[in-house]
Parts: sequence; C-alpha cells; structure tokens
Amino acid sequence: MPTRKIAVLGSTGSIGTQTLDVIARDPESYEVVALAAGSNTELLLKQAHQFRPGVVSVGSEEAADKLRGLLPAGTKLLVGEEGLAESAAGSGADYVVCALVGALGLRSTLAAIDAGAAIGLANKETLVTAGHIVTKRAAVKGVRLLPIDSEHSAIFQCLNGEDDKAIKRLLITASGGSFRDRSREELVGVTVEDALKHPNWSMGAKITIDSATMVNKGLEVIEARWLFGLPYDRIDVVLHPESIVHSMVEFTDTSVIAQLGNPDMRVPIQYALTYPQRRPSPASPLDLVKAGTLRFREMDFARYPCLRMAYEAGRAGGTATTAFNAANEAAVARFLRGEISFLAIEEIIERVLDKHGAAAVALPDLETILETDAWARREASVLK
Ligand SMILES: NC(=O)C1=CN([C@@H]2O[C@H](COP(=O)(O)OP(=O)(O)OC[C@H]3O[C@@H](n4cnc5c(N)ncnc54)[C@H](OP(=O)(O)O)[C@@H]3O)[C@@H](O)[C@H]2O)C=CC1
Ligand SMILES: CC(=O)[C@@H](O)[C@H](O)COP(=O)(O)O
Ligand SMILES: [Mn+2]
Repeated sequence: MPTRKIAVLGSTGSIGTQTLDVIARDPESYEVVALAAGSNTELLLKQAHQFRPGVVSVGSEEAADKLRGLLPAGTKLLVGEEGLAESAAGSGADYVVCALVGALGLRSTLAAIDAGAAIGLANKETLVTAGHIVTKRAAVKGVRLLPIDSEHSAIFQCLNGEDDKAIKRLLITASGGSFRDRSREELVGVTVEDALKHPNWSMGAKITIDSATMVNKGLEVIEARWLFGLPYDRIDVVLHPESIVHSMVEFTDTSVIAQLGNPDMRVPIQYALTYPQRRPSPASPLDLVKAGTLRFREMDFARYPCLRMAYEAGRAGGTATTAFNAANEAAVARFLRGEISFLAIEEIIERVLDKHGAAAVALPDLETILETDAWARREASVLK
C-alpha cells in the first residue's frame, strides 16, 4: 500500500485517538497531513508534535490562542468550519477519517469528497442528515465511503465479493445499551453518570447516550440504508448483549455471514484504512470458547421507541431523518448538561418529528437540509 496522506477530523476523540494509535503502529504506511479537533488543545498539541501535520484546526479562536507559538514550526493553524474544510480538502490528504461527532461533520465530509479523497466514515450523523447528497456526490466523484462504524464495517466485510442480488437482509446487532436490564418504569430518574456506563464499549459521550436510548441503532439503520442501498424492510436489528457479533448478512440461499471480534474499534478503523488489505491488529484475539454463549433476542420496539422513530423517519424520507438527528443531538446535549431527564430525549424527538410532519420534498437540496437541521435544533432546545 502506498503511503497514505491522512487527515483525521476529530483527532482528540475516541475514534480519533484510536485512529492515531493504529497509524502510530505502522508509520511507514501513513503520513498525517492534518489534525482537527474542538477544544482539547492539550491533547491536540501532543498529537501535533508527534505526527507533525502541515495543518492543525481547532473549534474556536479561544482554542487557537492556546496553541499559538507552541505548534511545530511551519504548522498552519486554522479555526472553525473553514479550518475543517481546509483540513479535509486543502491539506493534501488522500484519505480523510471523518471522526467528528454530530452533523457538524457534514460539510467537511462533502469537502473531502469534492477533493477526491477516500473517506473513512465514523461520523454516522453525516449520512443520517444528508445521505442522498453525500452518497450521490461520492458516486459522481468515484470516492469510496469506507465504513468505520463497527456494524457497517462488519456488513462491508460480509458483503465482500458477494453478488448484491444474493442479499436477502442485513442484521444489525445491538447491545441494548447502559440500561438494557431496566424496564421503562426504571428509566425514570436515571443519571447521566449511569447512562455513560456502556456495558461493552468505551466511546464518546454522545454515542454512549445514543446507545442507551437506542437512537444509535436508529442512526445505524439509516446509515446502512445509504451505505449499502437496501430498503428499510431489509434492514433488521437484533439484540445481542455480548457485542461480539458486530453484524450479519443473510443471503438468498439462507446462509448468514457474520463478522465477530472483541469490542475494539481499532479493528474496523484499521480495516477501513488498509482495505482491501488486512493487517495484524493489537486488539485481543477472540476466544469463542471463553466467550461461551452468544445470545440473540428480538428487538423490543416498545422498550426502545427511538428505534421505531428512526425507521419511521427513514421511511418518510426527505428531511425527516435530518430532523430526527438534529433533535436528538440537541436533546442529548441538554441531558448531558443536566437540563432534562433521560426520558425527555425521546419525548423531544417525538414532538419535533410530529411538528416536522410528512417530508415535503423527497430528495431535499443541501440548503433545505441545513435549514431543517437548524430548525429542529431550535425546537429541541426549548421543548420542556
Ligand atoms: N467512539 C466509538 O467507539 C464510535 C464512534 N462512532 C461515531 O464516530 C463519531 C465520533 O465519535 P467519538 O469519537 O465517540 O466522539 P468524541 O466525542 O469522542 O470525539 C469527537 C471529536 O470531535 C471533535 N469536535 C467536537 N466539536 C468540534 C468542533 N466544533 N470543531 C472541531 N472538532 C470538534 C472533538 O474535539 P475535542 O474533544 O477536542 O473538543 C473530538 O475530537 C461519531 O459520529 C460517532 O457516532 C461510531 C462508532 C463507534
Ligand atoms: C462500537 C460501535 O460501533 C458503536 O456504535 C457500538 O456498536 C454501540 O453499540 P450499541 O448501540 O449496540 O450499544
Ligand atoms: Mn456502531
């Protein structure tokens, strides 16, 4: 594999740091040309000195002030949305790891695609917000969207070399999240601290809350629809408490192909970086005998209404998934700030979707999508 010129957007986050861990283990294969982060300037400074990117971008002037004069000589320091776009499309990157959190990642993902860079996509909200625009733009540019999200990496691996016509359905696995052993009645009054205790994965705060509400799986169903081009009635979710089967594909001959492994994001990250090659990984090998039992249960949509809403928004099309994602982002931010209860997240999403109504336009343009995103955030930010 020729040396890849890598931009890592969201380099100080859970995915970003694990991406840099993978890169640091194989320095001959990668040159880091851009790092972008929000406010963790202490970690970003360490990363800049370790990887010497030509471009470093931060979320605000305040954060930039903390870096000025401390970066390696010659490093270009950028700020905000422009900095993200420049990191993605003006840094000489031929591969962009999209590991920002939220729909914030949309514009830089589009900029990277327009620049012809390969995309390692972790930032699922981008596809949920504007899947038809992102996928069409990538197809026109001949850019491959390589999935980093563990379930979509698993599906991508299961589909490798298969005939699309032989696919019967996708089976996305779900751990059930932090409160999987609680009834709905027992969700009243749960704390942020408890919601952040994912049973199997160590992840950023937002996705961990999304896993607890099952919004994450809803986002992943919509993400799968856009990545693999299948209708929603052929994308199913199954509860799998062990998070060892990362997802499966059922084929027309009744075969079910699965990808398994210990829950370690460095495996899907590395696969997205080195595809179609597979490289040794520092992840601990899976011992199925030690794992013993792998359980699968039917998804309970009454227990997890956010998943139902995601399917409804996906089927409605248009800007409904944009509104779903934006309302969730705003509601989760309020929950994490201690402003609303855990159950208020799903209530707010439901009310925003009710207000959004039927999608007016089947395939909205980017301006309409961005307007809907802003509208849904405003609505979700004031609902009690
Ligand atoms: N973590 C995981 O295991 C998985 C994550 N994903 C997806 O990957 C994406 C990233 O998730 P995760 O790594 O957990 O998220 P984190 O919250 O851990 O990291 C988010 C990154 O985005 C940066 N960021 C936030 N706001 C801004 C901003 N305004 N400008 C520039 N950078 C910003 C953060 O910078 P800073 O911290 O410096 O503010 C950080 O580097 C999400 O879409 C998530 O759903 C998918 C599968 C698994
Ligand atoms: C690691 C990863 O891909 C996350 O999306 C994780 O899968 C969350 O899992 P659950 O949403 O199944 O709890
Ligand atoms: Mn996932």
